[in-house]
Amino acid sequence: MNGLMAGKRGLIMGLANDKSLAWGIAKKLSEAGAELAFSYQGETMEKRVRPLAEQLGVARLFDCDVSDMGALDATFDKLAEEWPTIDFVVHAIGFSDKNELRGRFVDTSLDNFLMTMNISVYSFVAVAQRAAKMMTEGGAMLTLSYYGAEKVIPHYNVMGVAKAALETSVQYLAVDLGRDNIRVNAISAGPIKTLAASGIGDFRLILKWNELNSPLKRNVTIDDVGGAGLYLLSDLASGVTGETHHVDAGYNVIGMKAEDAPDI
Ligand SMILES: NC(=O)c1ccc[n+]([C@@H]2O[C@H](COP(=O)([O-])OP(=O)(O)OC[C@H]3O[C@@H](n4cnc5c(N)ncnc54)[C@H](O)[C@@H]3O)[C@@H](O)[C@H]2O)c1
Ligand SMILES: Cc1c(CN(C)C(=O)CCc2cnc3c(c2)CCC(=O)N3)oc2ccccc12
Repeated sequence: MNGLMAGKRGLIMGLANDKSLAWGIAKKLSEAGAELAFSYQGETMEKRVRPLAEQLGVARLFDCDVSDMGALDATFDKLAEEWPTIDFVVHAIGFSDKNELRGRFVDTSLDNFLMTMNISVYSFVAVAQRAAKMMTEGGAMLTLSYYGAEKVIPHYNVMGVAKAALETSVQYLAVDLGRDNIRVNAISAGPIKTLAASGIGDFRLILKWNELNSPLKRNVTIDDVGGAGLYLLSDLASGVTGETHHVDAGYNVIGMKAEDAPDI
């Protein structure tokens, strides 16, 4: 317990199971002394989340579908009854119709475009509205993005457009909330085998490609993401806001691998 988060408390949204990026972040925050609350999506998730919450001594659990503004209001109202103020919020939520995360982006439907943007992007803005009202001075928000926001990743499709919107939303929220000294950042994580990833065909190939083509020659883990999340949510990052921080073994910096370059 390095005490970096001693005396701090906050909400982590988007925990599904012990493979979740949210779980990697929750473990590191808890080890650093933070007090946590979890929100999850629906009864099915509750069964998986409760044992994890018990493992970290987390007593506050909220069922919150972030596409339901009433549920968001209820969650933050109930949280405020127990904790008048919070120091951080983690948003680890993204969703699209998996049938449109294959094939071509040009074939994206209006319904799925709107649903994907609502759940994967607007929900972070809606959370920011509610969290900012109960955040201590110096509070911090964190969301999760992916390289598909910056460059085309085959079949990431409308999720890539959503993550681009999410990363720009982080910049606009950082400006609005900076006046209250609330910091807003994103982690752009490399591919990790989670529940959300398990619905994706060829995910093994994506993992292998990243392993072979990243400077560290490995995939990242939820613990890599957790460590960077702890930093961004702690006072160590007191001067960092509006930032999308890559935790991807350096994959995003590669233009061409040296071993692929012709002998020039
Ligand atoms: N796994 C990866 O390769 C990877 C890489 C970079 C970024 N991300 C992002 O990390 C975040 C967490 O995803 P993960 O990979 O840990 O998978 P995950 O399936 O463990 O987490 C996704 C969570 O989103 C929640 N969710 C979906 N729709 C919701 C709704 N309407 N209301 C409330 N919650 C809802 C799910 O319940 C789940 O808990 C997502 O934003 C994802 O886009 C994932
Ligand atoms: C990497 C990578 C991911 C992981 N990642 C970064 C993600 O952000 C997960 C995105 C995602 C969003 N919605 C759903 C699913 C995954 C599958 C299950 C489902 O029903 N809906 O997803 C991909 C989809 C296509 C190509 C690469 C990837």
